[in-house]
Amino acid sequence: TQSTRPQRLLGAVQKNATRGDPRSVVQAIDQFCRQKEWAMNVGDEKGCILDSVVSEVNPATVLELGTYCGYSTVRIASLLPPHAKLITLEFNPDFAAIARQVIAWAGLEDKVHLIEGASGDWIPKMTEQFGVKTFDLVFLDHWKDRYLPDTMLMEECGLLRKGSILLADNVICPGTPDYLEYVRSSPRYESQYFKSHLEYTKVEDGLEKSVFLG
Ligand SMILES: Nc1ncnc2c1ncn2CCCCCNC(=O)c1cc(-c2ccc(F)cc2)cc(O)c1O
Ligand SMILES: [Mg+2]
Repeated sequence: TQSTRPQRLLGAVQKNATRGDPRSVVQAIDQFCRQKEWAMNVGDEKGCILDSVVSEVNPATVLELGTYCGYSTVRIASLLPPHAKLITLEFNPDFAAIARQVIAWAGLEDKVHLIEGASGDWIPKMTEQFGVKTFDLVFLDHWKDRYLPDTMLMEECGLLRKGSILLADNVICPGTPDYLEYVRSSPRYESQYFKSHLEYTKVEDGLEKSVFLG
């Protein structure tokens, strides 16, 4: 039977990356996506911006919406301080199964909680299920039409505190116009656009970093 693209991506990690070495896992995925098959990882150019925001925030609690194969999960988790927690939500069980193995290959399973399910269902359960009061950093990389409703839901559930950072992928391509309008016009957010390119292409894309002002 035919393999899927995520399965082929995992194969490239297992073939070319060193167990327990997150940088080599990131490198193996980027090489696979440049040389063999495009895949919707945040990629290395936007990934460096993600790394700098994670390092600056030095978060104790991180929520990632949309795990896919775990590329950004590995980038974030490899930069977290000890005892920090990254919760990542993936809707697609096939993607989740691959991501678990990519995260394990990087040796980061102890820092990551991968949950299979829809963001709209799980955001209201974060506190009761995981004892998380607020998130220091949220990385939005799931359905582009869920960025705004899920941000409003996180506000309603009290999951954001003064200074919480939202970092959103793909605000240009595929684009998240309603989310951008909201975080750029709301007095409750201070937003900044980081211009970049769609992963592995020359097409414009970027990350929007928004600080929740409380
Ligand atoms: N926990 C949850 N709750 C709700 N939905 C959930 C979820 N977990 C997952 N999903 C479902 C997300 C499915 C993947 C989302 N990402 C994308 O759709 C995406 C697409 C492109 C792209 C750009 C240009 C093209 F020509 C083609 C594709 C690039 C990207 O960087 C993308 O992140
Ligand atoms: Mg993305």
